[in-house]
Amino acid sequence: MSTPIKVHNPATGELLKEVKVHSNEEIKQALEKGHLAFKKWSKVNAHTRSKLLKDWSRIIQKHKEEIAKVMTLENGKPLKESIGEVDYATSYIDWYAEEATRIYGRTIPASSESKRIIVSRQPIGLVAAITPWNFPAAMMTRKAAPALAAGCTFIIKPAEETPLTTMRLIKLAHEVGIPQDAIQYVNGNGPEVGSLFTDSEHVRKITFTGSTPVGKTLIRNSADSIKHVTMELGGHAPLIVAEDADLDVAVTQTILSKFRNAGQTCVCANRVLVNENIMDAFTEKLTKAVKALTVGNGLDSATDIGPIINEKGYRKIVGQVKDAIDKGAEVLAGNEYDANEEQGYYFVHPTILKNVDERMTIMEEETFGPVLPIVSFKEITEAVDIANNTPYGLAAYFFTNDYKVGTYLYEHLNFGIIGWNDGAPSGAHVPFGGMKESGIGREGGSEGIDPYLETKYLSIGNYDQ
Ligand SMILES: NC(=O)c1ccc[n+]([C@@H]2O[C@H](COP(=O)([O-])OP(=O)(O)OC[C@H]3O[C@@H](n4cnc5c(N)ncnc54)[C@H](O)[C@@H]3O)[C@@H](O)[C@H]2O)c1
Ligand SMILES: O=C[C@H](O)CS(=O)(=O)O
Repeated sequence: MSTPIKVHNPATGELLKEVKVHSNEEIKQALEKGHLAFKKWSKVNAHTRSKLLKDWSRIIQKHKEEIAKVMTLENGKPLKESIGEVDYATSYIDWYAEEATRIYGRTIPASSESKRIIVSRQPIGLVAAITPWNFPAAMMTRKAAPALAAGCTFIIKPAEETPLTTMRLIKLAHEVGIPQDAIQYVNGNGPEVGSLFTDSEHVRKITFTGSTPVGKTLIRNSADSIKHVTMELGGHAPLIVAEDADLDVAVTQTILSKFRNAGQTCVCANRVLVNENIMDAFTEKLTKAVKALTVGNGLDSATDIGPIINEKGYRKIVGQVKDAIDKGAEVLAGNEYDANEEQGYYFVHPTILKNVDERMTIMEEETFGPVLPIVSFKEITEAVDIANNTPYGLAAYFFTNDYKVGTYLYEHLNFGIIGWNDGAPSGAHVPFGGMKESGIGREGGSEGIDPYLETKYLSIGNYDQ
């Protein structure tokens, strides 16, 4: 009997629940069940799948407060953010409930009178998902909804830190009539379950959201059986403040981008690049606003910044800040910590570092915490070079009211998601995803169902015989 997963409250360190770990045999059985269920689920008509997804969204909304509280307890994010995430999660279900009935094919004019050509799309099969702890509801529905809408069956391993939210959502899916074998969860150790997923002959697609190194492992291990892969990986978002920027907008949106989920999101601004002529005005406004943020337990309605998910994440953040200061960075706010290793909670106060340069680790390693390094630049072309100087390509932001500057930046920044005077560009209606080592594929929007479909065509010969 494997050791249960101990789910803790990152704000207090208290043990919330012990969760059963599935054995390898149980996981293999679940994979076979999902594979066998595909034959039936894929033949359920699209309008019925659509209705079931709408019912799933409605029952999640009915239990929104309960789910949000569970999310805050196991993830630590402020309750107001958890409530927002439940809405975000159901928006993906709502979107793909509609897309289920819009999986169109087409006909193609044949090369001769005696032929007819028909193109159609069909679900690829059993989809295996692995998700991170930072958005335990939305990262799951962003995969499950298009998969089910397309007619695929679905199995997921949530993060060991936050399994409770995902488990609850799947139980609600079963409550509305989505078959038990059409959507399943298993709990266990990432590498072990990952190998079972990639080694399984029943799995036709791996969809992963998490760190780039793990994504590379999954891609590599999927090669032997040529599994489809969607990878939503790490990021290191630049945020550029041009000389003509509206500084109030830039400050508000920088805070929105940086400090959501205590800076533990893949699209958080990780580097702020500011034109040297407005550096003082911008940093003065930003510092004042950041110092007004409240750090605390996510269940407290006053809290803006919750805890860091675990000691590993905390040590990484503290190390980056120390490295930057040792190499000459100036602290404008923060560099304060409330941590208790014995109790098991780790808070980092929102931190702003000025005079940062490319020698510092924070300029190349994803921070995943509430720390904002500020770099100055002279010309916008220099800002683009600094921004693009990363193996990542997920999100980037810029603030300008000059359409020539904005157009130049949009066209020259190599990132999949770009916010122009917008620090929160995500949504179910847009194709979310990254370039380079930030991933493969897109989730959300009309593009987001394509990774769950195979295209085939029929050529009818001798039609006029
Ligand atoms: N692009 C996106 O949409 C997105 C969203 C959220 C998080 N992320 C990225 O995820 C990272 C932080 O999340 P994290 O710490 O949970 O990431 P992580 O990669 O450590 O873990 C993510 C998931 O992968 C599992 N896992 C760990 N090692 C594995 C392995 N060898 N094989 C298979 N599965 C394995 C974990 O159990 C967890 O469920 C950051 O890099 C962040 O940028 C990206
Ligand atoms: O952390 C990753 C999430 O995908 C960020 S967002 O909530 O989708 O913007």
